[in-house]
Amino acid sequence: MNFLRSLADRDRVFDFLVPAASPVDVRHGPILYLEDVTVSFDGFKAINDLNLTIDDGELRCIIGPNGAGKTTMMDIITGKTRPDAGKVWFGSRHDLLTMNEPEIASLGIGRKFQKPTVFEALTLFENLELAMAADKRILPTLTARMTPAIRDRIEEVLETIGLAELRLRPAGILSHGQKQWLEIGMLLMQRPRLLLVDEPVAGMTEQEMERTAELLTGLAGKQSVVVVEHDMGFVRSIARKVTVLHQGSVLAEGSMDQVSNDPKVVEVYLGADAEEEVA
Ligand SMILES: Nc1ncnc2c1ncn2[C@@H]1O[C@H](COP(=O)(O)OP(=O)(O)OP(=O)(O)O)[C@@H](O)[C@H]1O
Repeated sequence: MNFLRSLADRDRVFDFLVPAASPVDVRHGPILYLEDVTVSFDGFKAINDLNLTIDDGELRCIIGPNGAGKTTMMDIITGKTRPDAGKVWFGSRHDLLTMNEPEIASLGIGRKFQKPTVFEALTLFENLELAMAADKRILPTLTARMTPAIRDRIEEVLETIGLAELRLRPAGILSHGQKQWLEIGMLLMQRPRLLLVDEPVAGMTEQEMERTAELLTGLAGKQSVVVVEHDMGFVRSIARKVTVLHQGSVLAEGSMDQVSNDPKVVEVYLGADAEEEVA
């Protein structure tokens, strides 16, 4: 009886009605929504009334000086840090502040940290296979053996990250940039809806940076991508919309030209001598 009554309750979201692979609801709004988010560490507001909206399929660059709150913002989205106040929603269905880190990851939010963490002794193929096995949404429905669907997905991701020819080589032989791409590939195995990418081009050669720009811009549209990056040349090469964080809040938002010509941004972040760099 209770079950029937609860079925009639139209506000309730039933787990069995949520598609496992793509549960986020973006029909009426953004994929990520942060409202008035604040978090303090020992009285210091690392995030201060932060408002941020990311649309489905958008590629957003987040820039800001050291200590602006970029990493803390990512930590809040992924559930690593709990804010003191505010709202954080993934689509219109999931209140991320009620969920823990694994639950948030299983919704399709993938995070790429700055330092690559691939399994060096395993081949690229095996790395991607392991990443698939780590997907808690898929695991219960999988048998232990490799299925053609998994093999196809691995091949598809190898093509996307441009490393198909090295599929049977151990990841340890890859350059730094190639390891970063492999790790992005490992996230892609889980078909994320939102990718959070922290300083993807730190330590890369010019050529690797160009390839990374192609990779990230190619991923946008299929998934939403949020890139935190200090390298302004790289940001300019991929940017559509840029958000400038400063002291835990949004200082400016717009195209790269708009934000880099904003006097507030020039003053607090880019500095007089950096105008040339971003021009
Ligand atoms: N766990 C913590 N305890 C205390 N203070 C913290 C903690 N995490 C972050 N902070 C402080 O919060 C502020 C924001 O830090 P955060 O790492 O988010 O900035 P950021 O924009 O990512 O900087 P960077 O560009 O240097 O990585 C900094 O002043 C930092 O010292």
